[in-house]
Amino acid sequence: MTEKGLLLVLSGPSGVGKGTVKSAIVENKVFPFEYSVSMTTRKPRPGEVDGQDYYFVSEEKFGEAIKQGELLEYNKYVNNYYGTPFAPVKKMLDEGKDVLLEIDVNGAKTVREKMPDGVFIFLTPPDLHTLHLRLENRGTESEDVILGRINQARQEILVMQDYDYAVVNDTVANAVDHIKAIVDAEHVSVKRVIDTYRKMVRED
Ligand SMILES: Nc1ncnc2c1ncn2[C@@H]1O[C@H](COP(=O)(O)OP(=O)(O)OP(=O)(O)O)[C@@H](O)[C@H]1O
Ligand SMILES: Nc1nc2c(ncn2[C@@H]2O[C@H](COP(=O)(O)O)[C@@H](O)[C@H]2O)c(=O)[nH]1
Repeated sequence: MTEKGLLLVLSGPSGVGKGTVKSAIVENKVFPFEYSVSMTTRKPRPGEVDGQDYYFVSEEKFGEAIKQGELLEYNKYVNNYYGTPFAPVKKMLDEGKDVLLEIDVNGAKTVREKMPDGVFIFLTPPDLHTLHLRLENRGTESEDVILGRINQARQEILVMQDYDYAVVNDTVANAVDHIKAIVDAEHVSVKRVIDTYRKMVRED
């Protein structure tokens, strides 16, 4: 029997650096994982690729996916819908692959309810001023949208207590090191390996 993969949920305010940290893990081959590509009604930013960064869909198509029960979770974030297609996540976990979801805190709350065995990591900025600067420097949102995201961040930081781990993204290298340590530890956590040992004892 293949041991199931770990479901890694990386969440935190917009602009904290979730995408940057994820890319650093991939580029430096820090540990292997499959990325769950979300569906969104947001328009692609320059350079974003459909099917790789997101599945970019109309509101109608998104509504259809909700109706058909295809999404593990979804949320309206500021002005757009975002959701996690469930079938690919389940398939990859069943194949023993670790799967990373990069989603907002409301989505993470739903995943926590549905898949409590996941590993929930909250990526936090050193402070809100730094978060604001990061969003401004990224240059992908208008000042209005940035202010909406900062307001949302104030609420989001308050739900950190629902997570297993908090990682400060002061430098990307530090955040990556901490996430690697968490993943390594979770791979040998008793709650994860206990079934293998129970089976060993039964078959002895
Ligand atoms: N540790 C860091 N130090 C300085 N800048 C950073 C750091 N991490 C990320 N950034 C920068 O902050 C900006 C936001 O990062 P990123 O797009 O990865 O955030 P995000 O959490 O994925 O955002 P969203 O949730 O909106 O997709 C980017 O311009 C990125 O280069
Ligand atoms: N609940 C979900 N949130 C998601 C998903 N995919 C991304 N996100 C989060 O939305 C905001 C905005 O993202 P952006 O790409 O427009 O900057 C950010 O916090 C993402 O983490 C999802 O499938 N479900």
